[in-house]
This record gives sequence, structure tokens and C-alpha cells, in this order.
Amino acid sequence: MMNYSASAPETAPPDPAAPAIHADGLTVVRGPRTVLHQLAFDVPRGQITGLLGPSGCGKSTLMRAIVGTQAKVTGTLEVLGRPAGDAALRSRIGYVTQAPSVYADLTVRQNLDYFAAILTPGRAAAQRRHANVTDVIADVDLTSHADALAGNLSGGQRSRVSLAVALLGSPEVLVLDEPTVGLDPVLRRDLWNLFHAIAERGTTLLVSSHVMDEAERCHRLLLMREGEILADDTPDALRTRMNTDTVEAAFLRLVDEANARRGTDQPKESAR
Ligand SMILES: Nc1ncnc2c1ncn2[C@@H]1O[C@H](COP(=O)(O)OP(=O)(O)OP(=O)(O)O)[C@@H](O)[C@H]1O
Repeated sequence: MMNYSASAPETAPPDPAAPAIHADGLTVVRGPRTVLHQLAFDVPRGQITGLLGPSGCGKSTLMRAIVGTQAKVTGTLEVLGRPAGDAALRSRIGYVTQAPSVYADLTVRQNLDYFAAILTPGRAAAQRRHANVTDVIADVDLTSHADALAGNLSGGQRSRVSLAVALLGSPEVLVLDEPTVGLDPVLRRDLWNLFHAIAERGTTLLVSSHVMDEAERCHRLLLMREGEILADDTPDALRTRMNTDTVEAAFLRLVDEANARRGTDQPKESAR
């Protein structure tokens, strides 16, 4: 059951300085387990915030809570000043899950036409839809594949079609769950360049990854482990504070510190 704090009325003007996402005491239970424990953080607007941590630490669960598809969420979780899951947020958030959600027997353009028609129905909007679809196909660099069947695309190209679907309607917040998993280094770099171009237009991006080198590409980081946030900082500030050369080394040092605080005696990895 959701137990969100009171939200601003729908007519309240947006505060540009307010965070895009605000969480306090956010807890999520899945099955018999508490998967997220009393999280408190803010995600600033117009930046790329990386949600990083090992497999199973709760990244997808947190993203599902933010987009409003996760049950058993308690505490405060607001997106663009409204409770997560609020119907008024539907067209303002784009969400790409780990599994590309495109129809294999439709072309790239047909897939986008279909989702655009759901988002902006009616004959009157046909021209606007067409222009929007052409733009997002170009954004993800698939113009030359617009008439290819999605089923015949590579995995990376299919992921980009999913991203294009999420870009329809120019959402203010884009939530991307491990968008670069399985991609080669060139495609990963291209996709990160695209994320930066999207952020420069003022869109807020929350991007999850378990690959620590991707941390260096983010404006801010939320480092997670076992359903808790170990750090909420910029990559630079984190490296400086932990006195390490890389975010990965900083993360490992934070893990060691957390283990020491808990009094656990787990084997240390390579934090020096
Ligand atoms: N339906 C479920 N019922 C119970 N526990 C679940 C369920 N789905 C996920 N979990 C548990 O919740 C925890 C967090 O899972 P989640 O998918 O959010 O992690 P993640 O960090 O996104 O992992 P990955 O990087 O592998 O996708 C895991 O320990 C997982 O086993």
C-alpha cells in the first residue's frame, strides 16, 4: 500500500529549483523481503543521475517505484512535485525497462507510430505525431533503419527503438534501466553522448548500471548496495572524499566502511 506525503495541487506552478525526484523514508517490500530500506535522496532536474550498484541491490525496484509500477511502497516518493504513480505524471515520465519492448513484426517507424498514436490519439494530431516520430528516430540514430523490421535489428538497435518510444512526447524525466547492458564500447559511448544531448535540452535522466566505469559519465551518482544508498554525490566529490582515483575504488571503500560499521567480517575486495 502506498503511503505518500501530501502533494502540491495540480495547478501549482512548477518550482524550477525543486528536485525532479524526492524520496524520504522510502521503503519497498517484495515478497517476504524488505528490498529498499528507508531511502532518502533528491534527483536534481536537467542532469544525468547514475544509479549504480551490484546486481540485486534494488536498482530496478527503485526505478519501478519512481515510475509508479511497484507495489508495497511506503514513505515519501515524489516525482515533479507529485506522488509517484500519480496519473498526471504518465505523459511526463519516460521509462525503458531492461527488456526492449518493441513489436518484432513491425518496422521501427510502425512501432513508433503505434506508440505515438496511444500517446497523442486523433486525426488532428497526425502531422505532429509524424514529425515527433521522425525526430525521435533521428535522435537515436536509426533513420537509415526506419523501415527495417524491429525483429531484424541487433540487440543494441532494438534497445534504441525502446529509447525512442520513451522519448515520444518529450518527457521531463527519463528513467532508463541498464540501457547499455550488452552493448559494445562504441555503442555505449554513442548512447551516453545521446543521454548528454537529451539532458542538455533540460530533461532529467536517471540511468541505472552495474558497470562502475559508466559512473564517470554521470553528473551525479546514487551508489546502492543491499537496498541502501551508500553515497549521493558527484563523481568528482566522491573520488576526492574517498581519496581514490576511480568511482569504483570509492565504491569498494564505502562497502568496506559499511561492513566495518555493521561489524561483519566479510572478505574485503580490492579497496586500498
Ligand atoms: N518478485 C519478487 N519477489 C521477491 N523478491 C524479489 C522480486 N523481484 C526482485 N526481488 C528481489 O529484490 C532485490 C532487488 O532486485 P532488483 O531487480 O531491484 O535489483 P537490481 O539491482 O535491479 O538487479 P539487476 O542489476 O540484476 O537487475 C533482489 O534481491 C531480488 O532478488
